[in-house]
Amino acid sequence: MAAKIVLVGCGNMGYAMLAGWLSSGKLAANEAIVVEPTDTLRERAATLGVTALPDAGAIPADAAPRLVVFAVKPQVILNVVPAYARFKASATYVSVAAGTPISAFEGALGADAGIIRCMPNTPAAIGKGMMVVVANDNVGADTSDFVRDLLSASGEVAAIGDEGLMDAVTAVSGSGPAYVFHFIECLTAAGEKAGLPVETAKLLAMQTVYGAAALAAESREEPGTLRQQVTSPNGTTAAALSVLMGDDRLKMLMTEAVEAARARSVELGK
Ligand SMILES: NC(=O)C1=CN([C@@H]2O[C@H](COP(=O)(O)OP(=O)(O)OC[C@H]3O[C@@H](n4cnc5c(N)ncnc54)[C@H](O)[C@@H]3O)[C@@H](O)[C@H]2O)C=CC1
Ligand SMILES: O=C(O)[C@@H]1CCC=N1
Repeated sequence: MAAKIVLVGCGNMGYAMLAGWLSSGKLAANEAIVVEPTDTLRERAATLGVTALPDAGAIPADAAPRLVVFAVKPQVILNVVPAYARFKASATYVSVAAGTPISAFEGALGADAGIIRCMPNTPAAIGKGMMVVVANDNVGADTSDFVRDLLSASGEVAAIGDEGLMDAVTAVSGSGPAYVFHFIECLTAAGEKAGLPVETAKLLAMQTVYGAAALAAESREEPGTLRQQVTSPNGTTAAALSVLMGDDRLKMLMTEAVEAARARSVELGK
């Protein structure tokens, strides 16, 4: 059985990417093999029509995948990788693990293995992700183009030359959706406190974040200009922004949060 892709780990991130690839049509279900030891998650993957197996040993000998994509936790990834070394003749290896450097994969698979480190985020599930990639020198132009095209089904793709920046990337776009979801939770709670029914507060918070993000992405104006367009002199927005922006409060908080994530990514790579 020939497979284009073996996806190792189909939890939150693996499933989000797989769902995006399949729904875009860039990958057909019969071109993917998923390896996932957790029964419920393996069954969830199988509902997408892919072959879902419990371990690497169950992959047919003639699979010859073009890519092996690791979406398992950084804490276990280097124990998982060796079982896939047998695909080195056909495959380039892609890891989405936070922290784990390319050199660690070269150590496990050999210095001649093609390795791509990718930092995705969960909006990939609906084609709105941010995927940042960095590759070692063994990855040729054809494979880079193939991976870029596949990842483009999941959203924006950016390549960086300096792997050292991946910890910062992880802290901004990899973890970033969680910051925005928490912002929605906080805006909802604040709306409820201001007297709105919770469902109304949630709708208002969600649609506001959605609309503002879309406007920022589609407009030619800078986010700061768009902010000023909402802010009438001495109006309601100015009153709120004096709370958020006074003493650079939100900026300091975001800087602290991103630095905590970046430092943790560095730690996970050790
Ligand atoms: N969740 C997110 O938003 C993002 C996660 N990542 C990275 O993605 C990776 C996975 O994270 P999540 O999906 O959040 O974790 P998760 O825990 O939801 O998924 C990991 C999956 O790997 C499976 N697994 C464990 N051992 C395995 C093995 N030997 N073979 C195959 N599968 C195995 C687990 O059963 C689990 O379903 C991590 O390395 C993380 O750093 C990167 C960007 C964003
Ligand atoms: O929290 C984590 O460690 C992973 C990496 C980026 C998003 N989730």
